[in-house]
Amino acid sequence: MLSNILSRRLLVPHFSRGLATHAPNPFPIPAALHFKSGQSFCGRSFGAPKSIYGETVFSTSITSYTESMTDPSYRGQILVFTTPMIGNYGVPSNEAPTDSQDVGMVLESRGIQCAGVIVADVAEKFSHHSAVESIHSWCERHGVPGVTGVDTRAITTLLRDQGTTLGRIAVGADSTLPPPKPEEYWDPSKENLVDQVSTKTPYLLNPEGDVKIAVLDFGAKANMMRSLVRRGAAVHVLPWNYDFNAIRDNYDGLLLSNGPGDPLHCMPAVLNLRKTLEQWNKPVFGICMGNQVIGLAAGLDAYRMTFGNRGHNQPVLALASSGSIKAGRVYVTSQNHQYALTLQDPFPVGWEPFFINCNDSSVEGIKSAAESGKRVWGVQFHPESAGGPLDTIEMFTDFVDECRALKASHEPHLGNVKETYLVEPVGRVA
Ligand SMILES: NC(=O)CC[C@H](N)C(=O)O
Repeated sequence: MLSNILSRRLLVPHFSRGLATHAPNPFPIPAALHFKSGQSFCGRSFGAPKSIYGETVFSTSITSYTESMTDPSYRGQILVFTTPMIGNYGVPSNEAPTDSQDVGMVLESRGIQCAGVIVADVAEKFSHHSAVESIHSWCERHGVPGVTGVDTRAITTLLRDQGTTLGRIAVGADSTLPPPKPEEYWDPSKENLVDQVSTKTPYLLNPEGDVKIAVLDFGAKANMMRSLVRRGAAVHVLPWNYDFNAIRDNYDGLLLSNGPGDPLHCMPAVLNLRKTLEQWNKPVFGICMGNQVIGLAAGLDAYRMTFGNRGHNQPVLALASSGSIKAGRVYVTSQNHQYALTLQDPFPVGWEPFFINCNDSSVEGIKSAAESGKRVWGVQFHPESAGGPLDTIEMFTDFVDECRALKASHEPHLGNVKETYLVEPVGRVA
C-alpha cells in the first residue's frame, strides 16, 4: 500500500516533466496587450489571430465565461478574467433548443460580444457533458482574439488603480511593433453601442402567455426573456428607441433590459420613459442599463465609475422590502456595469433607494415610493443571472405576478385568469 502511494507520487512529476518537454506549444503566436496609459503585457495568442482596440475591464467571476462573453453589455470591451484558468469546461452549442420555453439560444446572445479576452492560462483541454468545442476554437470562429500567459493579477491591480483603460490586443507581427500612440486608441464609450446590439425589428416570444410584457432591448441578455417566458408571460421584444407610448395600452408590464456603454446615449429612451411613467401606471422593471434609464427619467444623474463592478460575487444590501426582497438582507449578485446612479439626498420626489453595494456604497437599485402609487423597480445587478448566483431571481416572479394581479383587477369578468407560476429558480436553459 505504502509503496503504491510512493510510486504514484514519483510517477506523477516524472510524467508531467515528460509532457512539458515534448508537447509542442499549443499557442505559438505571440500577442501583447497595450494600454493607452503606457504599460504592455506580452503573452501568446489564442482564438482569432487578429489585432483589435477596446476598453479593458476585469471580471471577478470564477465561472460562466460563456455567459459573460455573450453578454451584449461587454460590447467593445477587452475582458480580463481574474480567475487564473478559463476554458476548462469548454463551450456548449448555442443552437440546440433544450426546453419548450426556449428563446432561440442557449447562451446570452447569438455570438461573442466582447472585443477580446485576456486570461492567465487558457485551458487547452476541456471537459463537460454539453461542451462541443474549446474556448480557443469558439473565439477563432467568432473572430475574437484572446491573450493567454499574462499576469492577470498585475493587470487587474493596474486597472483597479488607474480605472478602466483603453487597450489594444496586438497579435503576431503586430505584437513586435511599438505600441499605438495615445490618440490611436479607440474609445467605445463615445459610440452608441446600444444601437449596435438592440434588435432592429420587434419579435414575440411565447405568444400564448397570459400576461403581455414588452421588453425594451438595449442589448438584452437572453436569460431575461427566458425568465419572463418561464413565468408564463408573452414577451414582445422591441428596439431600444421604440415609441412604446404609442402601443403601451396593449401591455401589462414593461421591462427595460441591460445594455452596453454610456446611458447618456439612451436619452431618446429616457424621454419616452418619462412620458410612460407620467401617464401609465403598470409595472415597470429595469435591469442594469434599464435601471439607469429609469433613474435618469426619475431625475437622478448617472456617473462613470473608476473600474465598475463586474463579477458574480457582488454583495448588495436591500434598503426596502418589496415582494421577495426583504430590507436589511444582503444578496449576492451578478454584475457588469461601468456607470451608476448618483446617491443623492433627498432622492427625487416619489422615489427611494432600493439597494446599495456593500463594497463601494454605489446605488444598486431604486424604486417608486409607496406613496407615489407607481410600481417601478430598477436594479443595477442582474437578478436573471444565467451564471448565478440566483439570490434575487424571484424578482422576476414578483414582477410577473404584479403584472398578472393588475391585469386581473382590471378584468374582473375574467377573474384570476391563471394561477401564479411557482417556478423552480432555474438560471439558464441547460
Ligand atoms: N450591464 C449593463 O446593462 C451595463 C449598463 C451600462 N452600460 C454600464 O456599463 O453601466
